[in-house]
Amino acid sequence: MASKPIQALIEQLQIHQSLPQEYVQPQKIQIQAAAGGAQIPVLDLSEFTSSAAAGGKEEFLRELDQACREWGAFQVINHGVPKDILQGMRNAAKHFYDVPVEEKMKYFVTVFDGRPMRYSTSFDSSRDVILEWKDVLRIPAEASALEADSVWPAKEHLPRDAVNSYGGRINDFVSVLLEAMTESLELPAGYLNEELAGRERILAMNFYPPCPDPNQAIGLGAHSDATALTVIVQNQVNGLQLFHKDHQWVTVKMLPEALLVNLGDQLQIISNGRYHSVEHRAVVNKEKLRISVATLIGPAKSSSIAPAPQLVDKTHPALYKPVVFKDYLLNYIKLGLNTRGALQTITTAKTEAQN
Ligand SMILES: O=C(O)CCC(=O)C(=O)O
Ligand SMILES: [Fe+2]
Repeated sequence: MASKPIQALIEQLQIHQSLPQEYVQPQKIQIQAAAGGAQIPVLDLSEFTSSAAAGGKEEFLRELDQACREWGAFQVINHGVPKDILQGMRNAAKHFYDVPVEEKMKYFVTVFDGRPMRYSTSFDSSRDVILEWKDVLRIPAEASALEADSVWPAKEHLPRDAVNSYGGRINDFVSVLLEAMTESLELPAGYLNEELAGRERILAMNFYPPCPDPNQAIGLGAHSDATALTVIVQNQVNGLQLFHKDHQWVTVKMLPEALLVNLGDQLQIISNGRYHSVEHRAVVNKEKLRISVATLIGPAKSSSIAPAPQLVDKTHPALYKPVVFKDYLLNYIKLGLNTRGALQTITTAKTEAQN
């Protein structure tokens, strides 16, 4: 149980030399034991979008397909989101972090009750027995001037234009990417964008302050995202690790202006397991504040999600039962991190027999 942000804790500790006991992870999770060499695929989106790139489009789709099958994640360059908009978002997140903790306490919540704005710590600090070394601000990814007053922090605490510009451009990027994935899955044009019509878009600004003992604490425990896909930018400090079946935990070396894309559970369901959601976690370090900004993109809450009929046949039976996204989310939150429990609750008897 945590009653305050880590930021408040480290200010109180002043000389924070030892890690408080409630942040010490069990040894078995081997926090820093990440494989060195492997690197996740880097895709050049201009090969898909530019008509000048003759032959590039087929190659792009092949690489995209491979990345989604093998890793469930990739970095994208030439993604069309201008550098100053990326930097504006990074600055906006840092701006919020730099607001004195006492001023931010009015936003701080410990319960997980579905409210649109959540400034909190750990995953579910009302239940977590071992806490994560992380504070997070979660808000809707875009908001009109009218809405913003009730679902975003005050203007002086979070620069609104920067967040809205970023939210809009990432949404455009996602539309293009979903169209590319629709092609790589050989689905009818527009399929994934229609499945994600009226999509839920949450911006999670994750703050991982320097940690006195990064070998014993974790920033964010292993999980796959419940949503369809997640787009991440960070402040030049690495810490995200992805799980790959051959290489185990791989630390992502983020290219400075790239966008990182993680596939979430809903794409695993829609693609009937052709693509898979990626298990990932965030480690911390002793020297530097790490900020990551994740845009979590899911179907509309009321959408029913199921394997695309075009990807189901005799040799590929449906691996998942249809599920309303809202119900999936509730179950995911109930089960907590470090499980693949939510996906398991909707697997069909066929999947279980295969495993
Ligand atoms: O900090 C990161 O890079 C990962 C964030 C993340 O996985 C999430 O917000 O779901
Ligand atoms: Fe995540």
